[in-house]
Parts: sequence; structure tokens; C-alpha cells
Amino acid sequence: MNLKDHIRHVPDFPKPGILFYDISTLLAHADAWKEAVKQLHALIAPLKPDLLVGIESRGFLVAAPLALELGIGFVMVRKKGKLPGPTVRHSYALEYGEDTIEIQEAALRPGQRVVVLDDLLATGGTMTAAIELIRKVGGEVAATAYLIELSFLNGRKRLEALGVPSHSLMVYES
Ligand SMILES: O=P(O)(O)OC[C@H]1O[C@H](OP(=O)(O)OP(=O)(O)O)[C@H](O)[C@@H]1O
Ligand SMILES: Nc1ncnc2[nH]cnc12
Repeated sequence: MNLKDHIRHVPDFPKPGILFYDISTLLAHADAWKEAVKQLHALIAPLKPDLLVGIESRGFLVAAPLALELGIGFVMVRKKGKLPGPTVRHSYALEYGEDTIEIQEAALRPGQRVVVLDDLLATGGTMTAAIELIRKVGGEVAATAYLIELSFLNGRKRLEALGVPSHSLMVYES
């Protein structure tokens, strides 16, 4: 099965000039979605994380089923203002805008090894901010993983500079 057959390309969304890689079509196809989760499981299980972290919102869709499959917990990184109690937050730029994300201070125990999941790696701005937050609350980021990587936006290099490897199922080079 070619997972790329299940990704819809939408020009000029959410802004003129952006080609949007839509995972809705993958999620709606039971066999393709099951295959994607299976392939991510094969990449992540050998890393033996203590926890998975998912980034709101599409990252949740990827991290939650995988955490269940791995039999480990799942921690949310959310857009600002959504998490109760003490949090740390970080603002960042992404391919088509800017935003602020947060994690709860008590989300991780010091030294816990996490893998961070998102649906897509573009510039790496979102993931850089997430790594910053996880490190601030004492976590160790073993790796990041994605369904889709837009390699021409060089997110992987940006994360390598932080000492964090990236794994992706589908790579688009232009
Ligand atoms: O590598 P970057 O340039 O940072 O871009 C990647 C991020 O952009 C999208 O999130 P978005 O903020 O659109 O949120 P959503 O998941 O709620 O749709 C995507 O889900 C990644 O989180
Ligand atoms: N081109 C793109 N398609 C879908 N999600 C994205 N997040 C950042 N860039 C994106």
C-alpha cells in the first residue's frame, strides 16, 4: 500500500501560496490509517520511550492510538490557554503563521524519555517549541516522528541542531 495515495493536496490553504497536505483522507480510510499507525509503531517501539507527547491538534490523532499500542501514557502539548494548572509556554513561527503552545509543569517526571508526535514536519518551528517546553519541565526528547515531512523546508536539520532525530513515513522533496 502506498500511503501517499491517501494524502490530499490542497493548493492555497490556509493562505495563498501554501500547498496543504491534508491527512483527512488518510484518517477516513480504515486500512490506510491502520497501516500508518503500524508503520509508526515499528519505528518508535525500538526507542523504548516512557511516554509519547502529541501536539494539538493533528498531533493528538497520531500520538493517542500509538500510545495505546505501545502501552504507555500520552501527554498533550496544547495551544495556549487550554491547559489547567501551572504551565510553561513558548511562542513560535510555523510555515503559515505563528502561535503559542503550552505544557503542564507536572506533565513529566524529571528524566523521562519521550518521543514527540505530529502529523507533519515543515519548518520545524512547532516541534522546536515543543522540545523547548519538554526540556523545561525536565523531559528528555529521544526522537520526533511524523506521518509527513516536507524536506525542502529543512525542519529535520533544525531539529538535528538540537540533537533530536526525526522519523517520518512520507517525505515530499518539493
Ligand atoms: O514545522 P512547522 O512549520 O512548525 O509546521 C508544522 C505544524 O503545522 C501544523 O499545525 P497547525 O498549527 O496548523 O495546527 P493543527 O494541527 O491544529 O491543524 C502541523 O500539524 C504541525 O504542527
Ligand atoms: N503545507 C502544510 N500542509 C499541512 N500542514 C502543514 N503544517 C505546516 N505546513 C503544512
